[in-house]
Amino acid sequence: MKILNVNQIRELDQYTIQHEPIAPINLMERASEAFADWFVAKFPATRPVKIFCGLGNNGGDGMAVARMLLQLDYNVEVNVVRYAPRESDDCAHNHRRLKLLTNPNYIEKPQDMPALRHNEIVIDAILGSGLSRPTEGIVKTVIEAINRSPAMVISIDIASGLYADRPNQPGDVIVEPDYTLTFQLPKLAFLLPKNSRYVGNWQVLDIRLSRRYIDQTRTLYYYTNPEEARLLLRTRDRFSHKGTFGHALLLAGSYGKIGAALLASRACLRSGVGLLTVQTPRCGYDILQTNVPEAMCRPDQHEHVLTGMSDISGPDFSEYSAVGVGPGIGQSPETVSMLRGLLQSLRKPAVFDADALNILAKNRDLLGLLPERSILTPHPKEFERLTQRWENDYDKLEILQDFARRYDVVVVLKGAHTAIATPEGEVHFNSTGNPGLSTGGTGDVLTGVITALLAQGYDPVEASVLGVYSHGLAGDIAAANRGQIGLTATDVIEHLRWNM
Ligand SMILES: NC(=O)C1=CN([C@@H]2O[C@H](COP(=O)(O)OP(=O)(O)OC[C@H]3O[C@@H](n4cnc5c(N)ncnc54)[C@H](OP(=O)(O)O)[C@@H]3O)[C@@H](O)[C@H]2O)[C@H](O)CC1
Ligand SMILES: [K+]
Repeated sequence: MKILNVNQIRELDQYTIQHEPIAPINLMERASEAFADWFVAKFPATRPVKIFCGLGNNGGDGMAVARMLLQLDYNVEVNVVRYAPRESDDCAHNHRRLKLLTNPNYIEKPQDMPALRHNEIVIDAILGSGLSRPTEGIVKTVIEAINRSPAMVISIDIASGLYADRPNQPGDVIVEPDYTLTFQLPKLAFLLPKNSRYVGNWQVLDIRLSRRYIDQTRTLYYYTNPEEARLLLRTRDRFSHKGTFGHALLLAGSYGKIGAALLASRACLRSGVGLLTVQTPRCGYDILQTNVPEAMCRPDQHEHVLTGMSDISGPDFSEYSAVGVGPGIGQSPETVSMLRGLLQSLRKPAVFDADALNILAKNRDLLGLLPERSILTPHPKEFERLTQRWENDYDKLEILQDFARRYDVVVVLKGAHTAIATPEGEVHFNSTGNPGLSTGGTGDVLTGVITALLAQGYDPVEASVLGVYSHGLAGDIAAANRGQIGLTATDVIEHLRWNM
């Protein structure tokens, strides 16, 4: 799903109005109906509703929603925040229609603000995507009162005061909703970690804006929805054999961290790889052979850390269909040399995770040796070590895109909406996963999953997008079974599903 910026959303609106064609007021009616339908399906008419409307089209949506709910016998009180002398035309139109049904309360000074109680539902339609400056004066006072209140808050399109595609400043006053119901496409702001309290649970409402405009419009930002993930997944030919699905090599583990090698190996095998070889330090050999019988194991010559050398001869690093390196490997000098040797001999994209990334951060000359279109899977701290500190999430995004372009790699920046940056500078945000995944070992699992997909011949961007999606989905299914709190990395492996 594409993510468009505010200017593009405005153009999309206009394009739809001209080409469908539809009158602007009817488009507002359609958007408001979509919101009201969602609302009515979720909340009974017994819950009192207080709607706060501004004077732009977001306010117009709020007034139309108020009319629709009143006609369904909801107990609705409308509050119009009069922060300016004029309303937009469509807002004024809905304002007139509303006044035939009810007398709104007008808020011009702080004393006009009604009390809010905990069983009430606040609908925030003060400001939408037209926000052009920080909230102040009466708008700010109303937002502060809403945020202090115990009522449930639902924002129409976007929380009032939140910019859709650029950073807010630290002191900005912004609605903190429980839900955001947005129109047609997600907004970039929803996907950035620091905004989570200004977004709440968010959902997209389809209001049938022009498909043609969306298809034609260029963007660097995407949100992976279930249909798109499903389309990436390849079906298997009846005549395929294990050779068809590649032979992966995982370089993982060190003394005390053999578990990381086990998790990555099991995840790799559960993600469709044809054959798997794992190289671990000698101390991991028995553990791996006993616990993951499906994998072949190459014991490293070293007892405790990886050196890359083994008494068991096998294919060269470069002969595997994909290599994944990093889970639990530590940063001993021998392992640093191994990584250098690996980078000098690799000719295909590989997956780099965990301490492999920390080694790259400390030995920056190695970054230039990364095979093109390799995949790096840092969490934010690892990414910061590879790059620099950032001022805000937008700054971080730019650093991410620059890094992926500069080194010609795919970067999987892990987090609530994991962001996958491509060498072309595109960013794909993931839609699956939950806080239960913030537990030791889930990163090792992700490395196993992506390495398996790469070994099967998926292109690195596809392997990353599909791998991250499936990993998050497994976390969601596991959390549905046993709750987020008890989730372990092993649960994630056990719940990987490839019949999406
Ligand atoms: N395609 C869609 O998604 C549809 C969206 N709809 C709804 O329309 C809004 C966007 O409407 P718009 O009128 O462009 O914007 P706002 O409602 O946010 O209001 C803009 C006015 O508010 C002024 N403004 C901006 N910032 C502030 C501020 N901090 N304090 C006070 N006033 C502010 C702004 O003034 P300018 O000086 O910048 O011009 C405008 O006067 C969208 O969010 C949806 O809810 C349609 O209903 C259907 C299609
Ligand atoms: K709003």
